[in-house]
Amino acid sequence: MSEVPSPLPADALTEVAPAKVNLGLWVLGRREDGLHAIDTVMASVEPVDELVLWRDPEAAPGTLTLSVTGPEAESLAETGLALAEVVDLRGGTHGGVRNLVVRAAAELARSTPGPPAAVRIHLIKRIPVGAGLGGGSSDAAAALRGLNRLWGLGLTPDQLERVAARIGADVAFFVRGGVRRATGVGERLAMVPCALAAECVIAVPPSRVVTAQAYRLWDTLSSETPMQADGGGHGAEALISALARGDLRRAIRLLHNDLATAAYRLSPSTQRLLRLLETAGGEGACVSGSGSAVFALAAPGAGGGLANEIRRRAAAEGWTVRVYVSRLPSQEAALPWRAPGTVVESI
Ligand SMILES: C[C@@](CO)(OP(=O)(O)O)[C@H](O)COP(=O)(O)OP(=O)(O)OC[C@H]1O[C@@H](n2ccc(N)nc2=O)[C@H](O)[C@@H]1O
Ligand SMILES: Nc1ncnc2c1ncn2[C@@H]1O[C@H](COP(=O)(O)OP(=O)(O)O)[C@@H](O)[C@H]1O
Repeated sequence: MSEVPSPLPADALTEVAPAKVNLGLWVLGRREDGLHAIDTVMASVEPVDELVLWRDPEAAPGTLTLSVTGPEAESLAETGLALAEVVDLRGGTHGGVRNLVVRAAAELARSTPGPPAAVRIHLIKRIPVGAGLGGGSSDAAAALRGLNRLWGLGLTPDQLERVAARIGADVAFFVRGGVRRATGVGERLAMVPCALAAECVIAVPPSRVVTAQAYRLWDTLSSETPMQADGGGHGAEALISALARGDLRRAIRLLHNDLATAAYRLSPSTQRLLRLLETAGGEGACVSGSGSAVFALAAPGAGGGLANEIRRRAAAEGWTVRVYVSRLPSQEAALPWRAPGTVVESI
């Protein structure tokens, strides 16, 4: 099975796939098709996965050979995914549990006139799986960007976003990343100007959350308690305005997640970690997406100290927690993601 060859073939290219946090997430209701209408503001952050892609002249056209390594590869395998597989993109990719990279390649191959050149993709998995950090969706978007280049398709980012929306609700966001508001089921995107100078500290417990279960539990919980009158719009607007003004104090107060209660029920360690983050000094600490990760925003330069405090307190409780510190993307930051040089560590 393919690992990254050394030296890399001349046509090999790399795509960086950052994680995301949901700075605000409002669930507006369940649609007829079972998916949920949402209003969310997402931001690209570290940690990042990496995809290395190159042509495979020895394999038949239409073949994809995928391999996965990295600190979170085992966690991916625990969800039932193969860490090495050979796939014919023109058939048979829909059965079984599939890596979203394969789903993305198959979806893009449908827009090529004949079978596309055989390709190898090596995924270095660093984003915790099932943490609400969007790693799988980001890998899918990175595969779309990389294959668009490798196969010379010349699709624009807008066109790639349309392909992305067929793969998963969050995938379109990751085509460009940055700071964006997503509505619909997550596929309708608008750029959010962000003048906030802030660091994002993410803490991830050992447990994972399955997104579909979190939405299902939200259905149950929201039928038991009356829905908030605002339904998102005002909260999202206020958050976006704080981001545009670079008002960190206000942005921290406006962090919000309607899936938090569901995440706590499905992953009690998420609630425990949120408390630990708060007592370590993380103001406005919030769950990302459907969990299990929690995060807080800190003033520039303060993230490292907060991360160390979380590590210290977690270690004192004999608890394994992964902690990441990242700068929030500024207005100009768009993909390709430039890692702003941060601490990426776990204990
Ligand atoms: C909750 C969020 C917040 O950003 O992120 P994660 O926690 O997954 O990272 C997203 O809405 C997740 O988007 P994504 O992870 O792409 O979801 P998908 O793979 O398309 O869908 C997985 C399942 O979640 C449910 N789902 C997803 C999106 C949505 N708007 N409504 C839903 O009800 C459906 O049951 C669907 O079958
Ligand atoms: N490349 C991938 N990386 C992570 N998860 C993937 C990938 N491909 C498919 N998946 C599946 O997606 C689910 C979790 O997705 P992930 O993006 O890590 O979490 P979340 O939806 O919480 O952000 C897992 O069930 C996993 O099997």
